[in-house]
Amino acid sequence: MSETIEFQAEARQLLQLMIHSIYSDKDVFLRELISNASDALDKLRLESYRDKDLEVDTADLHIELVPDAGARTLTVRDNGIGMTRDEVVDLIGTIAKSGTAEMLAQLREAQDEKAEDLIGQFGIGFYSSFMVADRVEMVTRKAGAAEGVHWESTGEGTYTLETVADAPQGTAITLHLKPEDAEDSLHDYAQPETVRRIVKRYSDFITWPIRLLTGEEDADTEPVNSRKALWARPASEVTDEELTEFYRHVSHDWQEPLETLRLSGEGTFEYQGLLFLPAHAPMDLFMREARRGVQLYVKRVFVMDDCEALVPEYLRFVKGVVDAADLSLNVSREILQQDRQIQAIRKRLVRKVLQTITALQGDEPEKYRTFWSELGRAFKEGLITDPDNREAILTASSFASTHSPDEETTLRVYKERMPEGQDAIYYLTGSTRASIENSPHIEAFRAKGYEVLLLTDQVDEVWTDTVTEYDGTPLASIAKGDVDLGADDEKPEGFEGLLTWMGTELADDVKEVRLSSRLTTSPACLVGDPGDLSPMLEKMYRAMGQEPPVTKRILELNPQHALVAGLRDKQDAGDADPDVARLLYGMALLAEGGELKEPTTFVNTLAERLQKTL
Ligand SMILES: Nc1ncnc2c1ncn2[C@@H]1O[C@H](COP(=O)(O)OP(=O)(O)OP(=O)(O)O)[C@@H](O)[C@H]1O
Repeated sequence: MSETIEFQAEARQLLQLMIHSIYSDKDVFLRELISNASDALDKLRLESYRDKDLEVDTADLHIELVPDAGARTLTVRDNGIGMTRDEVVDLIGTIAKSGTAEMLAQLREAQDEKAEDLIGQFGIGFYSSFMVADRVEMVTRKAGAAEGVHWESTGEGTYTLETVADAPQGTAITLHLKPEDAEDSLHDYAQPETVRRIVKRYSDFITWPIRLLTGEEDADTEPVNSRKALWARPASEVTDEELTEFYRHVSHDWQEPLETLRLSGEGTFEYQGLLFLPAHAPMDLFMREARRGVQLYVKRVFVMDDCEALVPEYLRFVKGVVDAADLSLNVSREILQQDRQIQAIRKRLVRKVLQTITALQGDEPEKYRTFWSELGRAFKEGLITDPDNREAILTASSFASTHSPDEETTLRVYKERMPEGQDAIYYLTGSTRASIENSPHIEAFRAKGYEVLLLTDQVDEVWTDTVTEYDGTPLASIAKGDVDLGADDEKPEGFEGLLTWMGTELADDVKEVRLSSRLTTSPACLVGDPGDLSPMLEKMYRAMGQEPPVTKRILELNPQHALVAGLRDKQDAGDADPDVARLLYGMALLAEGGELKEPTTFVNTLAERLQKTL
């Protein structure tokens, strides 16, 4: 009995993209199918180690490619783990990948080349079959199951499912090929030579034998691929192309990696690792269910994907393989977290990544900039979560600053530029560069020639709360604490009355009114005490549904400003207008990009005062 089922909406949209193929390099469909087949063989081998009762034949695990010029088909067959009926519906009929909806939305707006890029970052796996085939059949039987399923679709909205009694274990995918179209770089995939060329190019490193069956010499076919585990080969013997293809296999990214890292350990713990930094932020970088971690192998045997225990969350974009010598194949994720060997490798991995990024800063600034603009925001989370490596993470980071409108600076270079007399690294946080640069707090620093870091990422609000120094120099917010810029001028006298009066008038909004040495041209600004939440952080707590304690701020007045001096005289004469105090406060709030609690009252008061000046 055959049933017809509809693809999930997102899956339908992706299939349309494949059928009308926005991707120019069609050959990659084979890489995707072989990659899936290889994963299926890894899973079966592991399952058979773990479940001794599983009745499967693991004697000759392999992948077969069967081109048939007469029928114009290409079949990709593996004797791996296979899928149950429900798995076919879940895994093939729907897309559960996080970031799907977002990517589809971006695709709708994207130009052609941009679309290719997006798809490239997302990876579309099995669906890429529809770039080269107008109909796809799949027969699969899950290891240990009695019956198999036959799946078939033209990719146009629906697929059919049927039970098959005598399916071989594993999965066979048969592509009914579209006509060759060299102009559209659609090659003749029913020709053994075409298939051989693609395997050599894209899948050579796959460790399972890939056999090409041409109908003539079926028995004892030599594998097409050379099957060498790349991480176990000396770096000098591995080409960049091989690394790129391997990266694509482990990361599901279609792009080239930004940088390759090798790890190896001997002695107590023996391990090897081949790791990559991506050139793009993965789609799910900031999603709660983001995938994290590298593949874990034990002596060349695949044990798990996404091994979180090896990679801290802030390095979740690092992809690749770690092959450890002394682990049981049966390890569970929970046990791994506590394993001493895994902890040692993780420590080493983190150090290696940090060193690599720092080296890029100096040696390959262009690459470093790419890394930083794509992944810096996630990376900076480490300043909060990895105190042991804080200094190294700060060294590898860079920040926008008042020194240059477009170049970011490292803290080391910032320190080199610090003029005599400056004894802290100054920063200001806020929502945009423009709002920070124009905020009154910065005036006196600018006048003094002190550079200020302009921090606009949400994560900056959080780490600056905990990190207090870099390389022996304190980090200081210019919107917090009592700034002493070493002004030689005597503290202006005669403002006590004004400050007390304003403090009382504004008691609901501020905890103190005092004179400022931060201001040159603005009349007033708002600052916090060193431990206070910044307004952005308060806003972030609210956005997360939490109600932070109300933090009143401090209003600082510029004694040099005519408005402040004038108000003092009025107050001395017992004739000060409370509205002016409130206007001053409102102006300070607006100047830093803040929001007034009662904008209408502010505007009405302002209009009234303006009227009097006409
Ligand atoms: N040959 C196969 N044997 C067993 N399961 C398979 C096979 N091919 C695909 N699958 C299952 O279907 C799922 C979806 O495959 P698909 O290629 O669409 O995505 P993917 O490999 O998970 O990721 P990507 O799209 O990034 O390649 C796989 O994760 C796997 O569970």
